[in-house]
Amino acid sequence: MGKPVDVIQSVRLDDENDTLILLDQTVLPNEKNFLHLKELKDIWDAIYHLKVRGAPAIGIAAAYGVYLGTKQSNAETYDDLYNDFKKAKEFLASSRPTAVNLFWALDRMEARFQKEEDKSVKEVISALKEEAEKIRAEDEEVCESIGQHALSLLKSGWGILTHCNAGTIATAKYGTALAPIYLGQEKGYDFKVYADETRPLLQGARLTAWELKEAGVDVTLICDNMASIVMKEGKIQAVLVGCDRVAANGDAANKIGTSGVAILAKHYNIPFYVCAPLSTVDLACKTGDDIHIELRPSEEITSKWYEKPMAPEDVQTYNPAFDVTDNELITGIITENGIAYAPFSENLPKMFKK
Ligand SMILES: CSC[C@@H](O)[C@@H](O)C(=O)COP(=O)(O)O
Repeated sequence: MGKPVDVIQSVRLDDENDTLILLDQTVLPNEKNFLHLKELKDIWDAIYHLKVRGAPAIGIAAAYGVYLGTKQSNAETYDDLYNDFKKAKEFLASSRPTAVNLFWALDRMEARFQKEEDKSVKEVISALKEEAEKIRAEDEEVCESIGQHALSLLKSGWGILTHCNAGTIATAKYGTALAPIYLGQEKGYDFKVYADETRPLLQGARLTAWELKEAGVDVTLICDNMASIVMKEGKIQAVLVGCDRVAANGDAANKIGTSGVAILAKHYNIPFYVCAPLSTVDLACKTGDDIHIELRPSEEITSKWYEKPMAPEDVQTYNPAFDVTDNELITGIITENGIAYAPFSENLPKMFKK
């Protein structure tokens, strides 16, 4: 048996001061800095600038955000409070478009608001707090279940490739794609994880390599363009990635570069699994073509990581933050309720019914 993994909590509410505490993911791995936020605009900014990032963590932050924003209202009636709630919700919903967990969490907060119709302003606000706490707590359980289902597919000693960061800091605890690694480690499994650096924002290098190393997991950092060689050399037995939105047909949007990894995995006959809580599955999106892909500023490509420009001044850029992996490249979609296999349009809805 290995030792229980002591994972960091990257998003939580400080109950005493009613403040959202976020581990600032933009300064990792150089600084471990916790932000203490109360203001709606600061929470919006934290989501937009990826201080909090990863689909489930964004959802949790938005749930706390809409609670804290509504709490600042001066409304004295349910209806006036609802108007302020809706403004806060709409504002937070404008922060990032791709991860459906953001909208899922905000809709769930609204459903809770509506359920409290006969209650006082104070009671509604306390119900919102309770709901946000529930969303966070449930995510811990969901991630653990995903980890257990995923672990049943893996063998100790395997090499696992992952892209971006779908780890503890992208969720309430354990992560999604990294959950089986942590749970396996607790059972004494010996995985060799290969982390793609994940250009342009380096979530793989700065976050995945950091959190796995902190937890004592055997992790090797590679540049994105090295995924093919490690597969060809037989170092990878499975690919595990997280996800920002799964369409009804199983097409899955995740960090830019993921679909390229899936194409390589198919070529080398390596199973490619997408780990996705059901809060990431959006049956209202028929296919990946319906998923809104976030475009981000040029500086992330041209000047972010060096003092000197990394590209000619004013060069044209194209910086999509996500891509969609076609369902036929996906071996299975691992949810908290089990593993969905093709045909996904038939099998994904069944996951909600368990
Ligand atoms: C469990 S997190 C899954 C995804 O959200 C993750 O893989 C990802 O693509 C995150 O993108 P980011 O832009 O860093 O928020």
